[in-house]
Amino acid sequence: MDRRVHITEDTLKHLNGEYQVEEGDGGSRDPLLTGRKTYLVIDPHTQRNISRRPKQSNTLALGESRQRASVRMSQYLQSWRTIHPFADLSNPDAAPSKKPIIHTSSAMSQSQLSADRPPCQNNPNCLVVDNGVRGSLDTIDTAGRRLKKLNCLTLMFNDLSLERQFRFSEVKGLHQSMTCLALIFVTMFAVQMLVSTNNFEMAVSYGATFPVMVLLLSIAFTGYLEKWRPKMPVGFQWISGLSRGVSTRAALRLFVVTLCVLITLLMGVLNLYFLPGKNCTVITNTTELEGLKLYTLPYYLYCCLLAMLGVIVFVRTCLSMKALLLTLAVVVYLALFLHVYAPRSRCLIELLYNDTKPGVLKDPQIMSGVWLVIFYIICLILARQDELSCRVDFLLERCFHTEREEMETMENVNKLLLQNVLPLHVAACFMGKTIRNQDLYSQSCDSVCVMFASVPQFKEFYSESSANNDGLECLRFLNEIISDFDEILSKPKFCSVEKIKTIGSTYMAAAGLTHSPVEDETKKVEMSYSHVRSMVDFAITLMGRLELINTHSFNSFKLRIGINHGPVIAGVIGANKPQYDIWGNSVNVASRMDSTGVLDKIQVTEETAQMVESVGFSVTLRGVVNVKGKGELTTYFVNTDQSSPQF
Ligand SMILES: Nc1ncnc2c1ncn2[C@@H]1O[C@H](COP(=O)(O)OP(=O)(O)OP(=O)(O)O)[C@@H](O)[C@H]1O
Repeated sequence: MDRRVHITEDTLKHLNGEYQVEEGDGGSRDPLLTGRKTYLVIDPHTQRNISRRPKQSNTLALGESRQRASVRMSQYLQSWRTIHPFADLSNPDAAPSKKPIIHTSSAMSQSQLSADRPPCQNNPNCLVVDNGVRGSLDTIDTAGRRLKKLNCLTLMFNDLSLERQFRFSEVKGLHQSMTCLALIFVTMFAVQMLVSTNNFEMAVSYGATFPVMVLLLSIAFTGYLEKWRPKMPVGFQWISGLSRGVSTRAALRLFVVTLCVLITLLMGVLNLYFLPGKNCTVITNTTELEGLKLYTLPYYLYCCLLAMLGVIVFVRTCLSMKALLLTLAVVVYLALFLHVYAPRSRCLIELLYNDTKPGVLKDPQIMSGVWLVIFYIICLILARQDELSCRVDFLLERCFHTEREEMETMENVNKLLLQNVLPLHVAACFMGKTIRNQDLYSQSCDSVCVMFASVPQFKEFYSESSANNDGLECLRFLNEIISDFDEILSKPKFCSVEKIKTIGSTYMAAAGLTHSPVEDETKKVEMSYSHVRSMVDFAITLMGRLELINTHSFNSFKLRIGINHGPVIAGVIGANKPQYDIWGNSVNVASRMDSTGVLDKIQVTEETAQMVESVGFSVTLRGVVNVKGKGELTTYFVNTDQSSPQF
């Protein structure tokens, strides 16, 4: 009945007296309901004035909780604004911000969250964390948890395979570190050149080390300038290969870095060796002492400090190696400044302060030791911090990489699912970036051939008994038939045929939905003929396949098929459960061709029959059929005892 909910006695029992009902008298309206008690539910909204029933308090409590839930739900829905099918898929970037999710089970602990975000007890939006942010927080959290598994002394991952991956992962930006080192090297050279008097020794030492440094620098830079590799002279291309090896092979990289650093550390102090004044303590003549140029001594210390900086400019170089090099450097430097060159320092003090004691802060010998130790400690701390941040970066990169891979897999799965539910061209439309979320998909097609193929005997075949597992076996058989029909669709010759749906045991398909509109009229006509041909061919194949199923299952099912062609509107309806469908008079008539058809025959309208004949099939006049809503129509049967015509 209009605006009333009609229920059976069984349904009433499940309502637990929640609703008031009145006699339905279904038997008087539908013979199938004769002898069955039915009820009509009384709309509770029109019953406001009706006195409440005795179970008042209980019902009220239930009602209140129900109302609270519904209010919550409507608020939630309001926050969704309009729901559009596949909005997430068609516009993945926009989806997370539009469709908030309530953050319930984040791996992030509450304390961590509150530390990262402002307090927000009164702000309802605070409960909502969009997908993108949550993904990032989870990733950071995962990386953070892994970071806790580092050895606090060596900063190595406890997980050996992870450590190996870190060691062997590609290092980018080696050229930057090399540039820093080259700058340090050049600065040391400039300082020593300005203060040194031993020009020959300097020329020899730097003359020997400069080419090595230039070579190593060019190796680091060639990798950076990889895109120019093809333009390089063939003779130089090996440098590019070596450069690639340096950034990808840990051992080679370590060798190159160690070589560079050792050269720099050595050059920081090498020319000090040529500084005269070994026996300066015995010299009493001030002019002679001044001639030794001992004031250059602190400049060598600065060079040493600079050289120590050179150790830490290299990113992603094993911390223990850096610590080893720094320790080696500081031990050698300390030995030199505090022991080997101690007499020269004393002479310098004598020269600068005569016989007076200069105090600790002005004592070049003591201060060189202090500077070296301070620099050593600072360099160690910086090296440690660099190592730590590199490892964090590595972990984050790994997590993001895994996340990206998972997202890509999910996207592909979604794509596949979508392509299973919707025709390929429609799915592509929903996944494309150009379509706006507000636009629901619809398409007018001028000439589509529609087919309804039903198995009328299935109604009698279907029964629910313990012998056939409450009807499950019947459904299994129907599923077999429909699956076989679906399989036929995958044949290339039926690429223009699209399954629309199954309605009970009726298979509905259409040809000509996939093609984009063509301007050329003759082409249009040609295409509609080819759609009719494909559809009839498909229908005949379905009949053949059912025959095959019959022989295997000892059944005698026959198809009753109706085909019609004409304009249709195709579209996707529904929001949460979208479905692709077609509508129009042509579809209605096709359905009628099936419902008024004859078993094992394909019934078509007069216009379709003409097209069917033109594409090579023969037809037989059936006669005039009274079609509900359309009046009397002349229909034809397609002769199916012929093989598919060849073109
Ligand atoms: N997209 C569709 N999917 C499935 N069936 C369809 C579709 N469009 C039309 N039909 C079927 O075509 C038949 C004819 O439709 P029409 O609108 O002419 O008549 P109707 O008055 O709705 O018919 P009925 O009384 O049989 O429901 C209907 O049985 C309807 O189920």
